[in-house]
Amino acid sequence: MEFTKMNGLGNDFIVWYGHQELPSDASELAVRLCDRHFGIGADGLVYILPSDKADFRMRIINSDGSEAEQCGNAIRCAAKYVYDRKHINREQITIETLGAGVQQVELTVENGAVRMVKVDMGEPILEGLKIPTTLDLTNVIDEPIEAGGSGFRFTAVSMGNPHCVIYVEDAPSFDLEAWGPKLECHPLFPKKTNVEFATVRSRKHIDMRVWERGAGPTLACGTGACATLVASVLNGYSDRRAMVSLKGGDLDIEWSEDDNHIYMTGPAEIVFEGRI
Ligand SMILES: N[C@H](CCC[C@H](N)C(=O)O)C(=O)O
Repeated sequence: MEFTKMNGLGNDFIVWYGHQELPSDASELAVRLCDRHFGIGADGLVYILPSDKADFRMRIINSDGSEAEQCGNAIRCAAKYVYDRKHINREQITIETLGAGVQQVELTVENGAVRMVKVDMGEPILEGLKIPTTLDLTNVIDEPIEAGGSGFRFTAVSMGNPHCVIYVEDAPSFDLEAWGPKLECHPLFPKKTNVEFATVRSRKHIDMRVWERGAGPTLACGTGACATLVASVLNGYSDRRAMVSLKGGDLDIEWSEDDNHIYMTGPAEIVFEGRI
């Protein structure tokens, strides 16, 4: 099988093109191939498939074998892949996702290769994050949560996939490994959750580190950056457009007042082609 190794700000993927459908062994394959010692090494597998609703369809499998509804860094990689490999020659394309509908993607091309990708990530989902406890996650803003004997306050935002945003003193030095797993699997989140630890530097700049559902600590999370911007606006900490700085680099995130959509702009990179 031939694959392409790509990343979005260091959130890295093994990208497959040519399948008609998601293979039945995708989950097992993800666990084996994402292993950074016994496999290729990646945060997940990305399958670019045909679609009857959009130009392409994308499915994303985390390194633990679980499938996610959406992935911001992966959709930028998929868009770059299909343009650079000449499967499409337009700079405006559409990609169907499992849990966030069909997304509009705008490519910035230089010398025949995609340099930047702007994705309409759709509307944030703030309602109906129902959970089987007393706390209805509808419009969950600045709510208390207990984990491992410590208390945090969090804001829940869905981008198709679940996010729990927590504000801390200094995100880059926060002990992600200590708290990420406890919150990822907290009983409050029936489908588990991605966990973002954020520090607001100004109304136009937020530092964020992420513990991803099904993948652990990654260098960047596109949907997480979108969720962090939304939470920061809801809590009155930031403007509706800000730079979200992750360990792997920066994303430009805007929550449009005109259409309530979230726009994410960032790079995507092809590292190598491989065969396994
Ligand atoms: N681990 C995530 C999927 C990947 C999201 C992230 N890599 C992004 O760029 O949005 C989840 O299970 O919801």
